[in-house]
Amino acid sequence: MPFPEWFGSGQNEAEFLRRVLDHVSDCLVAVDTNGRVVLINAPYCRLLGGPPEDFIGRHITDVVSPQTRLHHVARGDTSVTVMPLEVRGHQLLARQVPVYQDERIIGAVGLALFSNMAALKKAVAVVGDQGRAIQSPLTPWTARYGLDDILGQGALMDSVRAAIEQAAPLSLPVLVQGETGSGKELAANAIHALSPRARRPFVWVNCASIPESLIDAELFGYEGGAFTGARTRGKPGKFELASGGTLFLDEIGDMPLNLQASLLRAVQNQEIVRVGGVSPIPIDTRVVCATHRDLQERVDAGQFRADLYYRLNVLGVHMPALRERDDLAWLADQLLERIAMREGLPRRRVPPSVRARWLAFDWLGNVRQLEAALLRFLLSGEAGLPEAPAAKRPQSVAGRHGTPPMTTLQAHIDRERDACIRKTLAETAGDKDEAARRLGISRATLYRELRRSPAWS
Ligand SMILES: Nc1ncnc2c1ncn2[C@@H]1O[C@H](COP(=O)(O)OP(=O)(O)OP(=O)(O)O)[C@@H](O)[C@H]1O
Repeated sequence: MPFPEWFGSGQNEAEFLRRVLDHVSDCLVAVDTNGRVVLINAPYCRLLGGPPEDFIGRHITDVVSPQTRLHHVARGDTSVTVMPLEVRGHQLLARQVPVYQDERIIGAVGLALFSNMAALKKAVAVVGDQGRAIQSPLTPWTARYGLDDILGQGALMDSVRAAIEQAAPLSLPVLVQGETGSGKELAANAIHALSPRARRPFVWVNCASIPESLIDAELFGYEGGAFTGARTRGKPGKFELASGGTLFLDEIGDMPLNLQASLLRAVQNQEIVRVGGVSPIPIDTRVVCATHRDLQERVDAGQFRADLYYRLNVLGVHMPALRERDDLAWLADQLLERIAMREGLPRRRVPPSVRARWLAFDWLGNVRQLEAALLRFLLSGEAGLPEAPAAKRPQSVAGRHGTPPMTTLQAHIDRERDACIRKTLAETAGDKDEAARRLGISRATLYRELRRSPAWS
């Protein structure tokens, strides 16, 4: 198979072919007429748990399974073309094809069509019944949410959806930012679900929840015996598992500084080296990251590499905090319906007093906190907000000095101010702009007051 002349002069054709075979997601192995392995691709090596050097030159029955007929096919002894094969506990459907040169068989190639028989049965059912191409994902790592799961009304949420739709078809990294509970994970899922990679794996990893010493192995995998306690066959990392699909790196702002360099290399070069491994493995992994931290601030503080930040922040999606949104009442109704259905609870009419409290609340935990309050409301009929802790008993300085204590006066002023804000917010049905106007203070001051007072937390 000659390469076309226009194909980059100076390209190493053998290297190009090796990379092509490594990028084929199916397992592929080729033997000579003696049944000795002459070529094996990266996915098969991963399945077998070793580098190619461990398998090249060995007899195929030692490497794959004694059941294989590939060496017979390579001698022209059998016409078996497709057979089930168990390899290292995986049920494969193997296709075995002789390789001819000048009408003489010079070897054979084995191709694992499916590394999961359940996936095959599902695929056959779809193709057989409906006579169409397979649409269902052939991976256990799938996105759980789509764009429709992101509820929101108005211009702000429309712009969030537009940003997601714009980013989805590309293969560039995306950085999703927003406060905790604002829907960053939903956005990451939706980006994958809308992308051409939708039927390939969507693999997620929470960078903040893995001990620092294990992050490398988790992301890049490890070779057998790479460290004490490592599996003897090694393990692919999340970058490899997500190849062809999307890797969602949640809490990327918590990634330790010393690991950021290898992350940058993986994203930039699209290849990884397993811990304890010697050769790079090509990947085709799109990265979507999320963080509730201000990454620019972390860059300025020297806690996050600027080069990684610029690499990841090519496309950005900002999930607004609930207090920035103006669709809270609508959102609460939608979520109430969903939660009632999911939990099998009876619907409840929302009394105006409860709705006013919801509208006035500061929702530091955003939609997650709102969902929790709505669930409590469905169960009890109460607003489901945390009770204001009892005002701290002022220290009895008066008792000692016989003068009116300042703390008591301050506590009194605070209580009066809270009552006034509460009343005004109730009157304006939670409209903070209007409340700030009536109180004669700026919106920012109102928010500061709401944050300061335990009555609103
Ligand atoms: N716009 C939305 N519509 C419907 N549900 C939402 C929306 N935003 C968030 N939620 C719900 O709120 C909860 C928290 O969302 P999610 O996990 O995506 O937030 P997050 O920003 O990733 O939070 P964290 O930073 O804490 O990981 C989930 O139950 C999610 O379904």
